[in-house]
Amino acid sequence: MKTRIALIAHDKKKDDMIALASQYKDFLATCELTATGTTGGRLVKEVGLAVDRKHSGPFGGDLQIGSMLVEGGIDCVIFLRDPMTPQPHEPDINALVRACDVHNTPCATNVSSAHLVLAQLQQRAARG
Ligand SMILES: O=C(CO)COP(=O)(O)O
Repeated sequence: MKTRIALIAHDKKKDDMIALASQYKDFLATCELTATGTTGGRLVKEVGLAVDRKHSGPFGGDLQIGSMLVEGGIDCVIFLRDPMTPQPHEPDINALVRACDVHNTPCATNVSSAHLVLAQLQQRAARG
């Protein structure tokens, strides 16, 4: 079964997400990817990945991904949050991260932890 990964980035972290996804592009292309609207749009356009795009974060995208996760449809979340900018949908963000904790789903919220998680998943996929 393909690894199901959610990719989400706040505006000031979107360039980091594009760089990260470009670095792991070959591996990510073998995965089933879901993203919030704007992040997904950039991943499609700038990295060339196939992504199932949900609503934009402030319009419920984090909640849609949280719901998928609760239903068992997401294996790992890469969520590059911006800790320096208040977000109008903070409760949705907290709900998604909480759902990851409740369901013991890996959730990388910064670039270094995203590297660790993606490198590990990539290695695991290579071993078969
Ligand atoms: O706000 C977000 C996550 O909380 C991200 O949403 P977008 O990818 O639509 O910008």
